[in-house]
Amino acid sequence: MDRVLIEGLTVETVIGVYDWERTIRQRLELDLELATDIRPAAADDDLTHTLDYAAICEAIAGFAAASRFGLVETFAERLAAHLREAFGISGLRLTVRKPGAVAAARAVGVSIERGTL
Ligand SMILES: Nc1nc2c(c(=O)[nH]1)N=C([C@H](O)[C@@H](O)CO)CN2
Repeated sequence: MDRVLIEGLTVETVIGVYDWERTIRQRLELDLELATDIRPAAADDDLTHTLDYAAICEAIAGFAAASRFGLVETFAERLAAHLREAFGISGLRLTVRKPGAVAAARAVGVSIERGTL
């Protein structure tokens, strides 16, 4: 299956399990691989026949702005379900990184695959 890619997307959200984290917004960095057949869009050179990565980035920013999860696991799982439902995505790989959460690490986070890639 072909994929539409989104790499290094940054969003701001309330995320974290500790009290001090509930009062601030922190940056998450996202990578996505979205399964789709790109041939119909390529054949007609038509954006409406593929997954619009700009529209998906906007949807992700809106989701993050409205969410207040504790765990990055929950953020990833709920975002994956939301994107699959909203855009009819058959399968995706989603990596969510939380830079700065652990001082000695460049980033920590999770990576999930849902559906058929
Ligand atoms: N597997 C996880 N471990 C931890 C998480 C998390 O979301 N998933 N979160 C924290 C804290 O919120 C941390 O990021 C604060 O620095 C700790 N471990």
